Amino acid sequence: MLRVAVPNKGALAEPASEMLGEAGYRRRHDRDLTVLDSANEVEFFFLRPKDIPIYVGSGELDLGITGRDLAIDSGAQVEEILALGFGASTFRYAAPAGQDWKPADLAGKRVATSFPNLVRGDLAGHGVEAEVIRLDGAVEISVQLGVADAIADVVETGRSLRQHNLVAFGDPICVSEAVLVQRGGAEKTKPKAQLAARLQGVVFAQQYMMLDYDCPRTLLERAVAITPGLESPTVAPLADEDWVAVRAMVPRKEVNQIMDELAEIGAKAVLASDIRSCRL
Ligand SMILES: Nc1ncnc2c1ncn2[C@@H]1O[C@H](COP(=O)(O)OP(=O)(O)OP(=O)(O)O)[C@@H](O)[C@H]1O
Ligand SMILES: O=P(O)(O)OC[C@H]1O[C@H](OP(=O)(O)OP(=O)(O)O)[C@H](O)[C@@H]1O
Ligand SMILES: [Mg+2]
Repeated sequence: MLRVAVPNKGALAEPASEMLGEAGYRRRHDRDLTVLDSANEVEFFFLRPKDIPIYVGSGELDLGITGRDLAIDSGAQVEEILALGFGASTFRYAAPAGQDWKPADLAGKRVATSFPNLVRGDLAGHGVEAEVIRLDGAVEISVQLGVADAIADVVETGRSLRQHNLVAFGDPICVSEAVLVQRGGAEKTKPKAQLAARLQGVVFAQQYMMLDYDCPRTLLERAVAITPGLESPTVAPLADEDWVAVRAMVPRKEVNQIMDELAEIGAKAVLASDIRSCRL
């Protein structure tokens, strides 16, 4: 039985459970701490994302979903086997607006954060000695309350920084997203590889859309250049011999631009649809 840790709270909990459900695993009932999926021979443990690298790094659990930033900060012996494409954030220094801050300016200052190890490591990399103040959350308020001179925190939209008149500075300390981890150096057994492949299928599916459209035969070459698909698009005859139906996967981020280009060259009935899962 494969033992897998899943976030039970916070920004990663819902998308992680949703992705496992899409990948065909049994969904969590209410706030249960464990779910036994005997059909797939997997037991899920719903834990704090911060604790997950510790369980996986110690070998108690085989796999875990957590944030890359949390995995690094934990110092646990884990390695990423798959990036999951949700929970994206950057981890950045920030300080009161009105001054042009650089990481070197943090020397001798107090830096508040919930990720002390990540910050200590980065400060050391910059050769900067600063006092790291460990807080559990709401770190952005610490400067106005006088316990810190600067912070290092998760930035998603940047709204929390703006609300507290803080500006980010320096390169991101970490560019994070949700990741699937295993114990560092552990063997990637068949059950682990299978769960990773199923999740990979959902990650791909979320990054692509399926486009279907009708195209005059004379324009097929131009249309195929716009939607080359993965291998090559499916082209099927239509009842009207002058036309063909084309089907190709396209990157979700580019779908509207691609639809514009197809319409421009004379494609008709351009339909975009979601893909739930796939194996490429
Ligand atoms: N807007 C966000 N706020 C916080 N964490 C985020 C956000 N977007 C992505 N994340 C990622 O989620 C993980 C943090 O989750 P965690 O559950 O520890 O904190 P949280 O979502 O702030 O919940 P809590 O309310 O317990 O503080 C990190 O990997 C972080 O990079
Ligand atoms: O860039 P933004 O979109 O504003 O998102 C980032 C903020 O959101 C999170 O806070 P959360 O609401 O989880 O509260 P917390 O600080 O108590 O964890 C995170 O810790 C930042 O404060
Ligand atoms: Mg938080």
